[in-house]
Amino acid sequence: MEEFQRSFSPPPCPSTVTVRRNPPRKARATPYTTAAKPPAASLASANTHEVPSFPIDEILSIQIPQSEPKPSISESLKIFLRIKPLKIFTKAATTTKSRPRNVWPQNPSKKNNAKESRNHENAKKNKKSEEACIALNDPYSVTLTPPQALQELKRSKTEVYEGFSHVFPADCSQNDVYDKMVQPLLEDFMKGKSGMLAALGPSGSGKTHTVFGTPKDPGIVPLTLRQIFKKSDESSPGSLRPFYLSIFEICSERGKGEKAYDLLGDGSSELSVQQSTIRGLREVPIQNLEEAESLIGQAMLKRATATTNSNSQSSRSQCIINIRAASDGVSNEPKTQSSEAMLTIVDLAGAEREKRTGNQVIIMMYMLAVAVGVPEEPKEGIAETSSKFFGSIFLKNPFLTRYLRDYLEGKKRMALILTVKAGEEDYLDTSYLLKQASPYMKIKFDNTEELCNKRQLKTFPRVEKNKKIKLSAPKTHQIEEIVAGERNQISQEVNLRGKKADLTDRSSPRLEHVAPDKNDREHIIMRNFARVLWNVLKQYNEKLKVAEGDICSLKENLINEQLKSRGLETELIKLKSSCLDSKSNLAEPCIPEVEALVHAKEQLEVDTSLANASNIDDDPCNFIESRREISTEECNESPVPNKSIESCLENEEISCAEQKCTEQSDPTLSPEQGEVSRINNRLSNIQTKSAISRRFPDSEKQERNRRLLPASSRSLAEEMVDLDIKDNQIENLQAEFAETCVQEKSESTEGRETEIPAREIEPASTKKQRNRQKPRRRLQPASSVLLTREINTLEIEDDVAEPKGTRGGKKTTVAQPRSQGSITLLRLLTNNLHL
Ligand SMILES: Nc1ncnc2c1ncn2[C@@H]1O[C@H](COP(=O)(O)OP(=O)(O)OP(=O)(O)O)[C@@H](O)[C@H]1O
Repeated sequence: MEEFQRSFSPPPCPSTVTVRRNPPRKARATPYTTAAKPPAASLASANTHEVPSFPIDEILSIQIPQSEPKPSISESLKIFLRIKPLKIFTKAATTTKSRPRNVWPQNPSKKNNAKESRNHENAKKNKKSEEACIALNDPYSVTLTPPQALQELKRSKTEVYEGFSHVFPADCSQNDVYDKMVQPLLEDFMKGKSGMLAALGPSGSGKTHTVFGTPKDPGIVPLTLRQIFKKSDESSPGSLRPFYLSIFEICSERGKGEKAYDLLGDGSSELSVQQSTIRGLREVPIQNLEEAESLIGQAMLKRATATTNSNSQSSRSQCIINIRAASDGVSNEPKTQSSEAMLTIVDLAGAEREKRTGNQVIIMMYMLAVAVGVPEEPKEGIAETSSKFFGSIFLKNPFLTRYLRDYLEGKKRMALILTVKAGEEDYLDTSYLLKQASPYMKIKFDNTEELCNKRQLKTFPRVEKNKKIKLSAPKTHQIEEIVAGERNQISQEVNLRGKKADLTDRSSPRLEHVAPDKNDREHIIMRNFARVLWNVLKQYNEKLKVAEGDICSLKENLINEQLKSRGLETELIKLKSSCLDSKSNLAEPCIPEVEALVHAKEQLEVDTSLANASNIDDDPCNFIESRREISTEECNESPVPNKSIESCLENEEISCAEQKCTEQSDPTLSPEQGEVSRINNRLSNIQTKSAISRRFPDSEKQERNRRLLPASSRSLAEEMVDLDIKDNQIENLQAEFAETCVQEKSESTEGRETEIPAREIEPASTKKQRNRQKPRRRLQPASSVLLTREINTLEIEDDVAEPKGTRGGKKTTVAQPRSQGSITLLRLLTNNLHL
């Protein structure tokens, strides 16, 4: 090894060296340098002893100055929450309450009433104050519940805030706060790392109590001082490491801007800030705890306070306490950054209203934004940097901002403690404070009022950006990780909210449910209306079916009637043809007779319908009576005088009608006899016809037939034509049976004649009554109806011609000879028809 070193040892330096001062050129190699650069192999072999050794030890021994490791965000910023207890019992309060002011004797009843009312009011107050708006979920989250009145007004809804470094409940002690919040900072401070503590919150929420406390319940500052001197004694007993204390306040005077005053100075000495250094600030060295506590006491006495609605001793300024740990000066260690450290504790001024509390929070947010949002080594000044974020906020608080520059830039550790009151009446202040701080916490809103978010976004335009940064996650160490994690969380939250929104959209018939009731009501109404409409339509449908059935039956009736009419028409045609072929003496009246038959057919239809309507009785006599009225009308309409009609009357006609009446009224009559009587009727008709033809000349006969013959008489002509067609055999039989019939009837004529007057005596009303009492009637055959009509016509003519006195008497003035039976029948029939 030694040989190796010797061989690589450098050659001895020459005695003289030429140095050129001109700009460098490409100089030729000097003989030395040329000679001094031997080939590696020869060099290694020849001059191994001249090569110097590699200075590895020197290299390893060199200490490279390393940059100070920068604290992670989770270490540099922590946010705590402390809830002030609802009830605070103080001796003073109890003594003042117990002491009566009025010593005058009082009316016992009034006294009792006053006592009751006082108790009632106290109970009310206690009840009101007992209701808390904020509740602890776990050491890292709280739930904020609005008062009932606001819930009813739907102004606010329950909110959950989580992501705090720690939440101190109302029953926590000052030591708890110190242990969790101050202790880590103090340890760093004792190691030479600076840090800051700040308390902020609405007026009377316990900022000053948390920071300073009371002699019996000391706060952060006294506890920190105790710990500092305790640790100093433990680590190096008897060592005199100097600590300095400086306290000053920044007052925001209206119209005058910020002014700083030294609270440990001799008087009202105003301070000025240059960068982060305050000129004129007195630093008082503290040797022990007592000195420090007395100085703090002095400063507190000088601090500007005022009585507010929330606090009788409300702090009206930002109070800043600096504890500086200087190097001891005894040790020979070089003065490094670790030896010099500053611990700053800030008690911000209380704000009476939420807006002013908001200003506090704005400052805090500014701090946080700068701490996490700006580059670690900002090239711009604090003013420019801060103006990017909050512009006017910096202008409003330039003193504080400049002083807290290092903390704001994230170079030093910082912890914030939010103090809130738990009462319902403090809900708005508490809600506002937490909302302002929410961008720096992982906050889940159960049901957040949209209005609040809008206001928040409007006030702080950078909130959205800062929201993406998770500051209090315990396991995150790098900003990138935090940002990435926050992005993920935000995306998840967005997804969840989207799902929630979908759900609410689906259930919106709740919206869909301001409506829901209205929609249901409308639906029910429409459904009932549809049911009613359906029932009405069904009823109409049934009625329509019934009407259709009626129409069908009517159509059938119509078809039947048409068939009948066609049959009658064919019969008429036959009659016409037969009339043309008949004898000449009978041919004359055929044409008018055919006309009469057509008319009779029409009349028959009318009669049929009338008979159906009035339910005519079976009794043919009654039928004749009923028909008589109609015939009377027809006769009255006739222009022919009654006398001429009377002359037309023939006993045979009437007797024929009477015979028919007798025939039908006699139930004992055999069918053969009935047939014979029908034939007789026809025969008598023929006789009547021939009598008429005899009575009038031919010229007149036609005229009369045209003018005077009623429809029924025309049908009689039809009957006559029928009879012409009959053969002789039937005529003989008819004659025989007619004779016997007439004989039999003539025997009973006497009795009938005696009965007729009795019937005539009856008054018309009685007759009508009797007629009405007759229950049933039956439609007569067409021939009988025609016959009856004819008889009626004739009879009426007879009535007009004859005097009334002879109505019941026998008709002796007969132009032609007729049989006895015919005469009797005619008389009977005439009498009956006159009823
Ligand atoms: N956690 C607590 N426990 C007991 N008492 C408390 C607590 N917090 C506050 N108090 C009491 O409430 C009163 C008001 O507290 P403090 O002065 O600290 O409020 P503040 O926030 O500083 O108000 P300001 O901003 O107006 O100065 C004091 O009497 C204090 O003793």
